[in-house]
Amino acid sequence: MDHVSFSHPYRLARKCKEVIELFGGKNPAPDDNDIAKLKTMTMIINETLRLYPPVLGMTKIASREIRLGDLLLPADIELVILCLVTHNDPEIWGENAYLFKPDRFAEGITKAAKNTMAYLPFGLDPRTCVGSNFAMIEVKLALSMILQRYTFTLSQTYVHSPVRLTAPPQHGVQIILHAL
Ligand code: HEM
Repeated sequence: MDHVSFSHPYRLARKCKEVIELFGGKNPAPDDNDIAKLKTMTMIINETLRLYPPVLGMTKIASREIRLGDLLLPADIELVILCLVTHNDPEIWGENAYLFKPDRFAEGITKAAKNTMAYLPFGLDPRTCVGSNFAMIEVKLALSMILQRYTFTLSQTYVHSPVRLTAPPQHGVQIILHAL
């Protein structure tokens, strides 16, 4: 299965090339403008958040009776919205829904799925994550700093087991760094 991004040298090479081309000599870190140019990395992070959303779902309470498609929801009903389910639905993402394919985000989040409301790693409504931009910049910055200095591969000891309440790898991620 095409599941774990860092086990794919091609993808890592593309990401690494993008980082080196954009800010090869910048030390210690790229700035805001540079970060905004990381298209391939953004696609890879989006796809990672689709298959492995750190927050698997959220609960909402209907503040009043409301019609939702064919459903009539009574006031005060509690809804559990599982993004793990909507993120993996082949009717929304296509037959390759279970595969790690960052290219599906090549034209942005709105073009990646048949239903744009189906992608919600940070939530969607007015209570959407206030830290989403911060989180995205943080991971791009950290990856950029690493990729300017190292390439890396997964260790043979890595066991792919992401299932827990907030979906971290159950046994950690053993990575081998190779200095550039
Ligand atoms: C990859 C990292 C992160 C993910 C996947 C994530 C995801 C989420 C999700 C799914 C929600 C619930 C949205 C809803 O109920 O509709 C949420 C809420 C929230 N997040 Fe994040 N989050 C991340 C990082 C952060 C960071 C870095 C911060 C702070 C700097 C942050 C602060 C918050 C706060 C304060 C809320 C509550 C917002 C509200 O109820 O109005 N999050 N986040």
